[in-house]
Order: sequence, then C-alpha cells, then structure tokens
Amino acid sequence: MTRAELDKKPTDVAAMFDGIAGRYDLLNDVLSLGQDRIWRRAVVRAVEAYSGELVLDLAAGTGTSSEPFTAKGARVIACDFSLGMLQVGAERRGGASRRGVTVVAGDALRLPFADETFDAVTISFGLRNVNDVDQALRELLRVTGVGGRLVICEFGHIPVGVLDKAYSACLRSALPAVARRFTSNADAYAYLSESIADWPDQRALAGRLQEAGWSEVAWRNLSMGAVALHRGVRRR
Ligand SMILES: C[S@@+](CC[C@H](N)C(=O)[O-])C[C@H]1O[C@@H](n2cnc3c(N)ncnc32)[C@H](O)[C@@H]1O
Repeated sequence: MTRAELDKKPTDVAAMFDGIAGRYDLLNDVLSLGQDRIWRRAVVRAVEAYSGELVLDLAAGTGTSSEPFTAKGARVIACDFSLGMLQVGAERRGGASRRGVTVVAGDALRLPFADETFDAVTISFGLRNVNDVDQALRELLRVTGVGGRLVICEFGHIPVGVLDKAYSACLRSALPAVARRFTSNADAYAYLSESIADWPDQRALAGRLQEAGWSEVAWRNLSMGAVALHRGVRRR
C-alpha cells in the first residue's frame, strides 16, 4: 500500500496515484456524493475555452477534468506525472490522443512546453499534491500566452473556523473508512484528508498566485468553501 506524506515527495505522490488509478474516478463520485460533477462544470464555465483554443489541464490524472473542455471545440493537453493515471484515461478514450484530448507525461515543476504555448491553463485537485506550489504557479505562467487565463480548482477552507474544523475532523474519519470499501489503497485517502487540512486558505492561495506573477487574481467558493475556484490572467 502506497501513500504520500505531507512532504509530497514526487516519487511517493506519483506511486500513490498509480496505485489508485483504476478506481480513482469511481471514488471521486462516491466520496464527494456526486458534487465533483458540479465542481467540474463550474471549472468549465470559468475557463471558457472556445473552438481553436489550446488548453493545458495540468495534473490531469485520468483526464476526467480535461474532457469537458473539448465540448466547444478546444484542444486539451492532459499532462500528469502519474503514468498509471494517464494510462487509465487513455484506455478509456481509446488512445493517447483521442476526442480532443492528448496525453503528455510531464512534471508540473518543469513543464515540457515552450513559453506562451497555451490560451488557458487549469489544474483541478492537483496543486495541493505538488511538492513546490510556487514553482508550479510560475511554470503555469511561463507556458501561458499573454492575455491567457488560469483557473485552479482545489479544496479550500470553510470561512467559519468552527465549521471548518468540524468538516476537517469529519473528512479525517470518513474518507479512509468509506474508501476501504472500494479500494485496497485506503491510506491514500488518509493522505487526502491530511493534505486538505494542511492546505492554505483561499486568501493565502490568492496571495501566492499574485507573488508568482498572475494578475487580476480572484476566487469564488463552491460548496460553502469546501472547494474554491481561483482565477488569474497573464498580463505580461
Ligand atoms: C487528485 S488527482 C487530480 C486529477 C484530475 N485533475 C481530476 O480533477 O480528477 C491529482 C493529480 O496530480 C498529479 N500530480 C501531482 N504532482 C504532480 C506534478 N509535480 N506534476 C504532474 N502531475 C502531478 C498526480 O499524479 C495526480 O494524477
């Protein structure tokens, strides 16, 4: 059984996702009680990708977060460093470059793309797992064209402290217990609750986007702040 720790050692993180890849999407639906689909629709609206645009979905995993951008004709690069996650998605779509989604193996800290390649970049439930968040935000900026936009979908913190603590305690006990029924890698879901509790709140994350060079930074809460969408634009 493999799980990452809060130091987010890249080899541990990649191995953990390789280990849960087969049941990853099922568990997302189960553990979020189907809310993940609502969050994904909000991301698609926020990115507003149109026909002819090229979108980077970083930490794309199986590509479930990538596929919806193709609905209006955008092309998507689904990039991740877990080959297991990429493979599950590619098999589901029938190939590594199918239905508008092209899979590329790569590390968020050294993206395998030239400067200003993308019209929009996005990352769903991935940034929290990256071992150097600020470097990933700078890399995302580098590969985005001037005028291009960033959308981050990530777990957040409920703005009322007492509720946030109660929610966090609930995740800590419920996630591994429920996950145990569906996967032999339930420890990965203990990591999930720990990494959510350890993640900066929405205001602090917005500050880090600005520090990394993103402009017009804003966020909006989903599910009372349990999830947040952060946006930014590359202005120079
Ligand atoms: C929780 S999954 C999210 C997958 C997908 N975006 C979704 O919304 O379902 C997090 C993903 O981040 C990837 N990841 C973590 N650190 C990474 C890094 N440094 N470079 C590329 N991918 C990374 C993991 O391999 C994993 O597939």
